[in-house]
Formats: sequence, C-alpha cells, structure tokens
Amino acid sequence: MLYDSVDQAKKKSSGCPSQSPQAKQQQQQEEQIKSSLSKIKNKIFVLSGKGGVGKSSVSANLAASLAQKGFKTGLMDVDLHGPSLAQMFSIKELLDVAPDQQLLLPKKINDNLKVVSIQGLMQDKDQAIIWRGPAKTGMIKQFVGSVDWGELDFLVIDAPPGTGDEPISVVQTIPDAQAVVVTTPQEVALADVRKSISFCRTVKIKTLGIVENMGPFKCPHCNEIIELFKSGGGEAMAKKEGLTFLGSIPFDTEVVKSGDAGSPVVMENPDSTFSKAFETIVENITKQL
Ligand SMILES: Nc1ncnc2c1ncn2[C@@H]1O[C@H](COP(=O)(O)OP(=O)(O)OP(=O)(O)O)[C@@H](O)[C@H]1O
Repeated sequence: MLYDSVDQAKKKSSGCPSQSPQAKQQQQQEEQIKSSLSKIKNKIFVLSGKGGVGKSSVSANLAASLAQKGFKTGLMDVDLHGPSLAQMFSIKELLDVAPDQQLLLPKKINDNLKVVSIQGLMQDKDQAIIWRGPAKTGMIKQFVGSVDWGELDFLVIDAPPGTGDEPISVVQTIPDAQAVVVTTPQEVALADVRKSISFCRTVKIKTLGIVENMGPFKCPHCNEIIELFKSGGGEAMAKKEGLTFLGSIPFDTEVVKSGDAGSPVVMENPDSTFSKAFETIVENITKQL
C-alpha cells in the first residue's frame, strides 16, 4: 500500500495536524517548495529518453562523486513507477518527518550526501503503483516540496523516464534545474535521446550535456577493449546537437553488484576507471556553473 499523499505520510508519523482549506494548502505548498529549493545552489535533472540506459545508476554515482569532491549534495528519486535509489543506498525504512516543520527528512549517507527516494513513502514496496495523470503530477509536486534539504551545493534529481507528464511536472516544480541526458552508445538509445534534447528545449531548461553510459571497457582477462553497445555515439550526438559531451562511463559488472549490495561503485571503489569517469563528468559540469 502507498500513502495517499505526502500529507498522509506526515500525519502517520507525526499525529494528525488540523485540515486546512484546499486553497490555503496549495499556497502553503508553493511556499514550501520555494523555501526548500531556495537553499539549493544547483539542481541537476538526470533524464533519459529510454528506460534501462542507467539513469538511476548515473544519478547515484554522480551524486556520490559530487559529494566526494566536497560538495554538499542531495539525491532525489521521483520515478513513481521504478524508484531504485533506495535499493542502491540500502535504505529500507520509511522517510522520517521533522517534528517541528512537518517536512520529510532525507537519509544521511555521509557528511556530504543525503538521499531521498519516493519509495520511502511506500509501505509495501512490491506493490505496483497504478495512478493516473493528475494524481501522479500532484504527488510529485507535493513530494518535491516536502523535503527539508537544508543548504546544498547540488541536488541531483533522478527523473521519471521519457518525456511525458511526470518529467514535465518535475520541471514545472523545479524550473531552474539543468539537465544531464543519459544515453547508451547504440542507435536505438540515441534516437530516444534526441527526444529528450527536444524536450529540454521545449520546456526551456538548460542542458548541461550528454553522458554516454555502458561505453567500451577493457576485458579483465585479455585486456581487449569490448564495445558491448558500440562506442562514440554519445559524443557524436553531442557534437551534432551543439551540446557538451560530459563523458563516457564504461560498462562495469561492479555496477550491478554494487547496486544490489546497496553502495554505489564511486563510494566502494573510488580509484576504478568507472569512478574516474565520474570525476571527469563532475569537472565538465562544474566548469559550466
Ligand atoms: N555502466 C554500467 N555498467 C554495467 N551495468 C550498468 C551500468 N549502468 C547501469 N547498469 C545496470 O543496468 C541496469 C539498468 O540501470 P538503471 O536502473 O540505472 O537504469 P534506468 O535507466 O534508471 O532504468 P529505468 O528507466 O528502468 O529506471 C541495472 O541493472 C544497472 O545495474
């Protein structure tokens, strides 16, 4: 079962605050969103046109890499249908609520990194969420505005995939977010990435650049370079679209293991080629800000 709303989740954890009229609630919500987001210097919206290209893995490792560089970083998962960050950071419990402010508290991973997943509102994590348009967008908006992040240098947002209602409602809620578009090198993913780039232009958010995930890697046995999903497609696409190519992340079997084990590769093995690729991406992002 899922809490009907963030408000219900709050009531559940902190008693039952008196019900205010809808208009007042809406106004309060807008103010809450503004106040919560005003303390965050940079918001990065990680998106992909196609599911399964590694958007969540990139979000998790990008946030971990920013935190390692000393930036105060928040990571937020707003993918209602496939929230995976809780698993990637071993977060099992429901979200806590600040007793005084009635806001949700992110889980502290280390001194510089806090994580919040929409899964933290779900009582039964295995139940499918079947919601229709307005309820979904309302939920996303409410969720984004209900987290007490404190002061942050970066908020990385793992966006819902595609270019439909859900990513639109995130953009509307966080209009000053800048996009990082994730793709894999092969043509079928690149075709979808064009849609994501066009989405960013239509909703008028700046695109920081393109990240190519699951790129070439060195075979640990024979040292041969293996191009599982081809190579160079992300860079060529960035050039064609006049965007920055932020970097290529190699395919690495550790990603799957660490994702299941609940600790991203960048935290577990900071000297790996995979983690170094994220350092390059962080450099290419911070240069632009
Ligand atoms: N660089 C990589 N090397 C190896 N495996 C990877 C890499 N990036 C992601 N994966 C694996 O690919 C799968 C999909 O990744 P992930 O869940 O991050 O994708 P996603 O785009 O967020 O998917 P969805 O759209 O379904 O939420 C996962 O099993 C993940 O561990």
